[in-house]
Amino acid sequence: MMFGGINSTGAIIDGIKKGEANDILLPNQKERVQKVAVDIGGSLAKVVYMTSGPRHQGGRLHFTAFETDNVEQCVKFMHKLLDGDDEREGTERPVIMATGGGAHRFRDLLSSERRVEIRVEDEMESLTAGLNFLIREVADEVFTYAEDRPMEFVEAGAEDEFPYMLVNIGSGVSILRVAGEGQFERISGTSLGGGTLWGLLHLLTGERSFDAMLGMTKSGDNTKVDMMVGDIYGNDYGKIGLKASNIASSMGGVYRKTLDKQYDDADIARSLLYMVSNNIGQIAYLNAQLHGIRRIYFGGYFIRGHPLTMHTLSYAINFWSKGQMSALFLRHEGFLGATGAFFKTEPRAEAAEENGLEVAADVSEEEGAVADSLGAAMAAATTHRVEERVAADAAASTGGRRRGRRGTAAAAKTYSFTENFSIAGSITDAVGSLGMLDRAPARLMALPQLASSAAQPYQPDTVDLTRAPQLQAYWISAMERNTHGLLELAADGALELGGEARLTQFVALYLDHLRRLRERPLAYGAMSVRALLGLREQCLHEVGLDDIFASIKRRETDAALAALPPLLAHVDAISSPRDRLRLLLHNVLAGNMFDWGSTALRGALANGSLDLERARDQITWRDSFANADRFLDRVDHGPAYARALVFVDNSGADVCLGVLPFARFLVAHGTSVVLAANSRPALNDVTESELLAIVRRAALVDECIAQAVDDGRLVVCGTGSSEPCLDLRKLDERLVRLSHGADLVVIVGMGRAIHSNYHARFSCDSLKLAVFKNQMAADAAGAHIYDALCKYVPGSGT
Ligand SMILES: Nc1ncnc2c1ncn2[C@@H]1O[C@H](COP(=O)(O)OP(=O)(O)O)[C@@H](O)[C@H]1O
Ligand SMILES: CC(C)(COP(=O)(O)O)[C@@H](O)C(=O)NCCC(=O)O
Ligand SMILES: [Mn+2]
Repeated sequence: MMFGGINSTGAIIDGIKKGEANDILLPNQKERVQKVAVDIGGSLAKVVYMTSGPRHQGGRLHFTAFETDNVEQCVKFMHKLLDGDDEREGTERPVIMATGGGAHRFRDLLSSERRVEIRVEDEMESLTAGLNFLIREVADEVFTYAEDRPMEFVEAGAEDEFPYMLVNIGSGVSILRVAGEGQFERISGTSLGGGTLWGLLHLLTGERSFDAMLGMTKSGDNTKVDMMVGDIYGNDYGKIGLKASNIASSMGGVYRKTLDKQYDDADIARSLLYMVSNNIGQIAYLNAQLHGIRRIYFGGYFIRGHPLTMHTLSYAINFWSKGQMSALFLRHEGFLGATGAFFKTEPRAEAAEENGLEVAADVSEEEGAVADSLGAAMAAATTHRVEERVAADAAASTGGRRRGRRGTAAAAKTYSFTENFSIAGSITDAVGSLGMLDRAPARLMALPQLASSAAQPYQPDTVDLTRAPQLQAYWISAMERNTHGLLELAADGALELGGEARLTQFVALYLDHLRRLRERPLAYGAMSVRALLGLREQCLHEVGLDDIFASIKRRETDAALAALPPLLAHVDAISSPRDRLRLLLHNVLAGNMFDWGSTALRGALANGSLDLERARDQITWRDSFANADRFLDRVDHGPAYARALVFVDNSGADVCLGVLPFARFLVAHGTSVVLAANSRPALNDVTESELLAIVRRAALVDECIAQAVDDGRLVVCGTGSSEPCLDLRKLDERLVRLSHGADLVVIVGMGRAIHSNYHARFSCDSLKLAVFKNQMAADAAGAHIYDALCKYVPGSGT
């Protein structure tokens, strides 16, 4: 389908925006478009823009938001996006499609760049157009929420699509009845909306960040400030269907003298979230009743994929309709208006389409990269928070259902994201994104090369701590120690925290989990090193610490890339391919010593006393030597591998000086290589987006890498994971697609090849490369600390 000059056929949600997530891919959109859409509301300005893919292989829609208070920044950002193309001959003026109240209020500001044309679109029209577009064109956009099935996708049935109701929860709430394309009526609304929650919570708690408020709701107990039915009746009031646990009066419990006026911010936050959401849910239900409507969509930035909010709205609809209706949610719920404005069909574009003309130009991917470098003054900080577990459950509950309307090969991966743009690195005045279902792939799949049988099923974890009380105690203590090490790094100013409060919150949260696990080891299910490490990442994400190693990673990567050309020259000067490969393997292992997650090594890394050479000397080969030789024999004498799938580990020396030169060797010997990196940050592991940039930079200094990238023989893909370990049953489906035909699987790092996958077997050849950097992990494998793991196993063929 064409909308506003854009081909939306086959639109899918994708996790890779320059390696990052949650954009919508438009694979059939061949031309670039030079327009940006913005919906400036009372609280937030939401921006939608498109970049074109590499070699114009389709478009990519991006979604980002700014506080309306910072509208100047937002406008600057949009103008920058539209920079650069106006000099091209014959191109039209770039356009900002603007909607929302701010399109009028900030008209002069928007028009401050004369070369940019401003088109103001009606807000409600944009909202419904955006919703219609997302429902119809984007696969796996709409879902229902229940605690046990947090993301059940809903197929858009053509017949019963209309009429539906949209409850848009922004600063205030608008309720629209939508009868068809462009046919809608605002049937109701309420002034008790998102702005109410934001404002009241600010008054009551002093907090100003909405994300922090949502964060608080998680630990709060509303019964401390609400008056419950049980407080009044002492029990259920079953006769009229009220349970003791129902809220009788929001905030009504505050007056009780027993509380002694000791109120906790978190309790207040939770109570008010319930109050606002329940109220909206009830008004929504009543309107649906009144207008005989069964489909209720909830939109607006207020929702943010926040489980508690969705639970409350769902519960309210379910409760009042006695199970007859359910609330429908959207993965781009905050961007309905901006999306509608973006796809607004302009007469000019339509005419061009009809004439078979190309619609004029665009925002290129490079220009999209202004997001990373908005002049010298602007620093970009992307905050993504992930609730992996919710997403994993969501993936499990969707069970591979797929929407194939209009023949679209549909796949969904991520939830909405927001990028923070802030002056001089401060993030306090920018919008964060707490979307709890954030950026998690909806479809996670097993690696096809995993050899798993009923007798020997695949189990990612090497040691099941559940059955080993002593090991349990050791690893819990190790994690505590390790976390205190992080605090020392933080005290040295080495970590990216954006405020101390978050670090304190994180430490309290994680240590509290560890305490609970010490008391009740099975509280969260089976315990493993992988789970403990993963839990730490979740806690970091939960308080908004998305990438505390960002600056360390950048610094180490810059240093490593500077050392790459001489290293490659040195490798190339070795005449025997076998000796060359041996050195390359040794470098992969040495690179793996650059592990900021290791208590043993962190000190040396922090004081800069470790370099690749020294790391190489520190490693002991022992029986890995013989194993490496077997791999060298295979490469020497066997046919070239067709395709290698390499699970990479750390940024800096590990990936730049270890893995990349090794991958270069493989591609030079006729193997195509897929580098699989974490989709989102964990410790100092390189992420997909970082790795893409690294490969691009390496291609600038090395012809072999440049050629391989150009020919598609060296590609980067996200694993779907954001943990230091790896569960090979849960890989991003794009990676699984790319792994078809792989006859060599390489796994790098202690997290991925020792704590997990140490016993994993594959139908094709596999190579595990890591260093034992922890005494207990070494002991468990009968190894010594700093022993190399170089485990080559020919494929089992099963
Ligand atoms: N990071 C955030 N910053 C501010 N408000 C947020 C944030 N995330 C969610 N919200 C909620 O979203 C509301 C704004 O929703 P939105 O749909 O953008 O409305 P509007 O168009 O009126 O600005 C806020 O009032 C607040 O309740
Ligand atoms: C988190 C890690 C698995 C990362 O190692 P990598 O995968 O990068 O080789 C490792 O640093 C680790 O196990 N750390 C925890 C134990 C310790 O404190 O050393
Ligand atoms: Mn790592």
